Amino acid sequence: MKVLKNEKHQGYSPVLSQISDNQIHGDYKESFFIGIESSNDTPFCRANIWPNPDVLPGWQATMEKYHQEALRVCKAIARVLALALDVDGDYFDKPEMLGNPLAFMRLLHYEGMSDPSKGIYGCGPHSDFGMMTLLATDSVMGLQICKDRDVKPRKWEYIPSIKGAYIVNIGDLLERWSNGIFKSALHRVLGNGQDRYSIAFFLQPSHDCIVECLPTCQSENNPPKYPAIKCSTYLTQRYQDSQVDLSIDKKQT
Ligand SMILES: O=C(O)CCC(=O)C(=O)O
Ligand SMILES: [Fe+2]
Repeated sequence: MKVLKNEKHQGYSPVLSQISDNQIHGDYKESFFIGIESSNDTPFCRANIWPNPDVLPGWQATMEKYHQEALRVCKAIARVLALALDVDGDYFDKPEMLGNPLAFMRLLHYEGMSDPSKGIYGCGPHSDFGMMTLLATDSVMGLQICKDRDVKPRKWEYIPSIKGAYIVNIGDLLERWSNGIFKSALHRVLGNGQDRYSIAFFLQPSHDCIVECLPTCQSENNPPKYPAIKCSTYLTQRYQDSQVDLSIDKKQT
């Protein structure tokens, strides 16, 4: 499986290779990451790594179709969010916003038993970095959210999966855009010993998009809470913080 991973974390990532905010151990999950297909090696874009079609015939085409359809769903949701924030429905539809979105998907498999008191998680507490995440899960319970991260001790609630429905997470960049009107939910995954599978589709704006408080979300009494930031600058930092140093693993490959 090691051949299926590159330096940009595309392809396969083994158990314990990713770490969430303020966590000591890596996550008890393995994943397969599919990014934006690109022949030039630009930040966040690179040729994807695909399993040999002789081993998994048709898999690449199925994943590419899923990526395309999930992006379509996210863009439709972005229209609803724009209207809710009192800007034009196509506000986020501009080339500099979602024209060339950094849309990534991660196929996830969790295993083992979590123990939050020891910092052992399927996926440690975190918020998603981007604009929104479409989450498809199987029926094995595991995902929890914390509605108010500032209340201690934190209260965690399970989110049941609904057959045929997506879970939509608000991400940190949308919280910044909306000046905190939409809150990016802190969430985590607990393993209960059963195998659990999910697909996360992360929608981030275009590489050079400047994410700054929308005009309708600020006033004299409610100034912007976050400074404007370029999408790529923000994501670079967040991705670096979330990868365990795999230098030992790298030396072996
Ligand atoms: O698998 C899940 O239910 C959640 C996954 C998740 O939060 C993530 O990958 O960011
Ligand atoms: Fe997440």
